[in-house]
Amino acid sequence: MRTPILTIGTRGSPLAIAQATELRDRLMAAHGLPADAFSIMPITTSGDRIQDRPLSEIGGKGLFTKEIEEALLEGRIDVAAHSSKDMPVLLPQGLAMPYFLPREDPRDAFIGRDVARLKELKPGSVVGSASLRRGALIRRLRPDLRVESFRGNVQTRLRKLEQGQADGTLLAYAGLKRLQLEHVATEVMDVGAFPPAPGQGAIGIETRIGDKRVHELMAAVHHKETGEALAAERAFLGVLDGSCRTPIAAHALIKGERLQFHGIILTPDGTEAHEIREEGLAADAVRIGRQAGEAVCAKASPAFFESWA
Ligand SMILES: NCc1[nH]cc(CCC(=O)O)c1CC(=O)O
Repeated sequence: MRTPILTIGTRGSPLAIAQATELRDRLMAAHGLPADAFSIMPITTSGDRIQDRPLSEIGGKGLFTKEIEEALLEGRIDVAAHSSKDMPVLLPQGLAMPYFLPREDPRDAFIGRDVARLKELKPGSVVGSASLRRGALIRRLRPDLRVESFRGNVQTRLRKLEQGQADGTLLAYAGLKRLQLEHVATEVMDVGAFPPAPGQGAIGIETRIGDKRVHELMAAVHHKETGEALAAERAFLGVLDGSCRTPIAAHALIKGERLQFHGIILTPDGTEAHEIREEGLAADAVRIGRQAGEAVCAKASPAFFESWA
């Protein structure tokens, strides 16, 4: 067994391992190297350990990355593979997320127990979701449904659904595909009516800034279009200071040289929503995302932002 040339850090969930494995497979293909040139190191994070309280109470998204980022800064791993949508915009000093693998389908999937589509659920039915964005979008479309918190990894949530703890749930279609579970989806939500979380479906690679050796390895697997879409979506999120308490949806679509952006901010109860569409050059992704964020803020009343606090 040779000494690996690169250690990939990741969370330990089946989805996280599938994502790290996809990175390894792409690196093997791009550089003509065998599997044992790379090692995958699963790291348990505080977010994984604390399962019984809502994320917004225990400190938010950063809890799923803290221990991984410490390992990266200390040199125990060389890169970290993440679900981009779980990553805050501001990263610890010395770290950046400059590389992205080709995006998987960014849409949400509905999984109904007795009916196939969200619109077919009977009034009063329960949709299980711990996501503020999904909760707000559901209430906006179907104020007659009940949204109940539903946490745990993909497999746990599917089990809860089977046990009858909800009549339906929503999960990222990308996650289901990566786990070869796409057959459980009974409806794939329209991106216009039900836009995804910024970054959904994209694997981001976090590195130490200035690590030249890693840069040379990663440049070969970086996907430019995904990077542009993500730059716009994360710039939008950055303006809105997205934390776990803010329902924000954003989707950037790259068509050749052009970028089409769609974003929505909502109150958690879905009664107030502000929507923005922008288009421009993909090369201006950051500016387009930022402008969209500012424009959508200008539409909302101060009372709107108070409902987030
Ligand atoms: N917050 C959990 C999480 N983070 C990334 C994904 C799915 C994969 C992706 O969006 O790339 C999921 C599960 C889900 O939302 O269904």
